[in-house]
Amino acid sequence: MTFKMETKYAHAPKDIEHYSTAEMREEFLMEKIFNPGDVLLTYTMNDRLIFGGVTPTIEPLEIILNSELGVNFFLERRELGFINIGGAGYVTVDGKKDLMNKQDGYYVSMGTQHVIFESVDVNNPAKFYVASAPAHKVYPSKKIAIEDITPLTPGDQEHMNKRKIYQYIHPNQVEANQLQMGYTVLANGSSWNTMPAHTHMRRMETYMYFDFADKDTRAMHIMGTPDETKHIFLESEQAVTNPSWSIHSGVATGSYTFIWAMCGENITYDDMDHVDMHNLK
Ligand SMILES: O=C(O)C(=O)C[C@H](O)C(=O)CO
Ligand SMILES: [Zn+2]
Repeated sequence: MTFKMETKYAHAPKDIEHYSTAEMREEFLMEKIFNPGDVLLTYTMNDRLIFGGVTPTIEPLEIILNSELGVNFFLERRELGFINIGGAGYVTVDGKKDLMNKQDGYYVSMGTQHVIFESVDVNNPAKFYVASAPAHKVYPSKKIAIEDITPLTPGDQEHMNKRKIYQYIHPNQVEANQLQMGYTVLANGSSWNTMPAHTHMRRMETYMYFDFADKDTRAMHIMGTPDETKHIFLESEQAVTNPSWSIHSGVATGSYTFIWAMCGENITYDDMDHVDMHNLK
């Protein structure tokens, strides 16, 4: 079992103006999220979000970050969200065990002492994509199944951006301090997400792309300020961090799904500054 947490630093828009492709990837891309038996996390200095993958096989897995966070237990001063994108699994939250099928999500309150992740079948392990933000108030833990969510349905086929946005950790489902998390599924034949693009200076955001149409599908994630954009090509099950000043939009060579997680100043999903298409450079 490997337990790894990588630190990524925060940047100003000027910093990335002359970054090479390799530097963009080094600074913003999380290349490996799910590896059987491992916990692979990133701690970004952007709003101190911790995100990554927990892939249990024979052994149950738990996130233990006491010394790294200077606390007695991981969620002493944090809240946690996760969504399973793999085979069926179980999660036990301070003794309460729930079955977690693919697309089942969970909000775990600050103060929870133990969150244990397991797979039902070690040959088809659960893949828990996790995101955790600093918190100050206890809100009740809750399992959130995709069937319980009425998705937003933006886009249309003409603009190749028809998709369903499932808001899991959102005031419609659960109260949280600053974490928001959801699952966006592109319709077959649609390839664009989040265009017109937006920023939200009040929140950072990560995108983790997965469930690509086939093994050759690649997603191109676009970030940067609207007038100074950069791109990163991603394989399935890779994630990219977007500072609050950065747009976050993407297109792929086939259909795909992505999980977005964000935290910062507020939990108002619609609090976005949309970019005039004429100002994109
Ligand atoms: O498909 C989309 O568009 C999204 O899912 C957008 C994200 O949810 C987002 O950027 C929220 O701020
Ligand atoms: Zn956004």
